[in-house]
Amino acid sequence: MKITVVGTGYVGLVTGTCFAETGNNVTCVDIDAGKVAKLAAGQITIYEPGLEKLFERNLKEGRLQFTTQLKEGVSDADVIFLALPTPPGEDGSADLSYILKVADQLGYILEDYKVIVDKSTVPVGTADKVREAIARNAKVEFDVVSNPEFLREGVAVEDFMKPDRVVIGTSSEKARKVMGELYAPYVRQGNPVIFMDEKSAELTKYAANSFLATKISFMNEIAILCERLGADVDMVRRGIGSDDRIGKRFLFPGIGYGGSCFPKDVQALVKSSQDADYDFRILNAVMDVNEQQKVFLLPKIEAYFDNDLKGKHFALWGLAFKPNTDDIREAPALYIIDRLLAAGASVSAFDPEAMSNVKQLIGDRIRYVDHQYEALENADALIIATEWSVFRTPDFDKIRTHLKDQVIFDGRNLFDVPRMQELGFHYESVGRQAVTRLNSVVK
Ligand SMILES: NC(=O)c1ccc[n+]([C@@H]2O[C@H](COP(=O)([O-])OP(=O)(O)OC[C@H]3O[C@@H](n4cnc5c(N)ncnc54)[C@H](O)[C@@H]3O)[C@@H](O)[C@H]2O)c1
Ligand SMILES: O=c1ccn([C@@H]2O[C@H](COP(=O)(O)OP(=O)(O)O[C@H]3O[C@H](CO)[C@@H](O)[C@H](O)[C@H]3O)[C@@H](O)[C@H]2O)c(=O)[nH]1
Repeated sequence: MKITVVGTGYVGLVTGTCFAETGNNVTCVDIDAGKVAKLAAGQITIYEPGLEKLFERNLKEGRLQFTTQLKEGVSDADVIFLALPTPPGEDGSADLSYILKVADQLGYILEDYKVIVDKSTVPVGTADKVREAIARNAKVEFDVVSNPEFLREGVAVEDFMKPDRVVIGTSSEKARKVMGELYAPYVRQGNPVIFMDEKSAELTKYAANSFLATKISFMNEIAILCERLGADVDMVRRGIGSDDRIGKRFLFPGIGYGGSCFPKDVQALVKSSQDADYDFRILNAVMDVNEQQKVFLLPKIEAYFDNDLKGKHFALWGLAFKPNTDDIREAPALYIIDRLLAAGASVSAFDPEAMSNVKQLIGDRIRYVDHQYEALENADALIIATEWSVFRTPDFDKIRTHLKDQVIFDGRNLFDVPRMQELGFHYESVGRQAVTRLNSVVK
């Protein structure tokens, strides 16, 4: 099939590359001329494990093209995917201006029947708005379909190639047939294409992200309770997760959910609810808990240093909002940095992929180092904000020799508490009992 993907950011690039991988002819359109030039020259613009190989192969074999010209890009397409940004507007609702602008342009451009697909995360009713915007100027027949994307950054290729499910919202038989054929190669046995109406498909995406965010905030509150009552959240997590009705995944407490999706999508669903005259109480609590959780380690750090962080120096491992990505949107590490700097402390940070993005955002307010152990030099404590696998099995002797004081605040529960006790670290994590250094003065 001939496919056009409009918007070649995270979702657009993964979508385009994966559709090319199953033999489709894909044209990616983006208004960012610099990005298009890089991609056309074979330079990938995002860090996503496994994507580069597919991207290079499909580019070389001529199944992937890039352009800044919408008209040229869509002319012979059967299906046009809109993978455009939907950032939060001032009131928290999803900003649809990128999508509606392109929809308006499509109305002038279309010369024959096309299926136009909302791939972006958009509020209920957007397919109707896109249809209206195109129809204002269109002289040909077209269909608008809602096909939300569920990929996770870091495992995006796997999520796209072997999706748990594909959701397709359409009331058109013709579009349904086209979309069913397109996705046939991706759907594993038992992992279905679920056809529904457009509005249900749009709401499915927000409901999925909001439900997962709810699981995380719930576990973060259980973790708080564990600390207060003397229980261990790792045990509680295993205890409840082995019940199939609850499930093992997305039960890991930590320093809050971040990234480009959960924060904005939970907020947008709350706003949609308000617009529908409904107060979505659970989601308001989910957001409140997450705000508090992003800086969960701060009171522990302050208490350890007698509420005086002035002149203290911290090593920070992890800047990305989660491992295997260079994405720092809504990364908890950024909130921790802000609070430490505001209290007069300084920070040396290491992240395997996200340092240049942080540098672009906050410049030299912190020091960036080339190796995880270099960050520890002269540091009063180590803070862990992202669970990159290189941080999971560190050389504890090196930590001991480089750190000024043997203190670790772990926002991702990477280490075994009894082991840290044996090693003599002052170790604090999330929802487990703190280990106070054996020979330390009780503070
Ligand atoms: N990032 C994710 O993991 C993820 C996963 C699922 C769904 N989503 C949703 O998908 C959508 C896109 O997210 P993203 O992370 O890929 O965004 P992004 O910001 O990475 O990419 C958007 C791209 O659109 C381009 N663009 C903007 N206006 C354009 C125009 N008029 N014509 C052509 N290109 C234009 C931008 O230059 C950019 O390259 C959002 O609605 C998001 O919520 C994101
Ligand atoms: O048990 C868990 C699982 C995740 N997280 C945090 O939750 C956030 C989101 O993680 P994840 O879902 O893995 O990353 P995203 O790439 O943002 O993917 C989410 O958002 C995408 C965009 O909408 C959807 O497509 C995906 O299905 C959905 O998982 C991160 O900050 C994680 O650290 C936890 O704190 N505990």
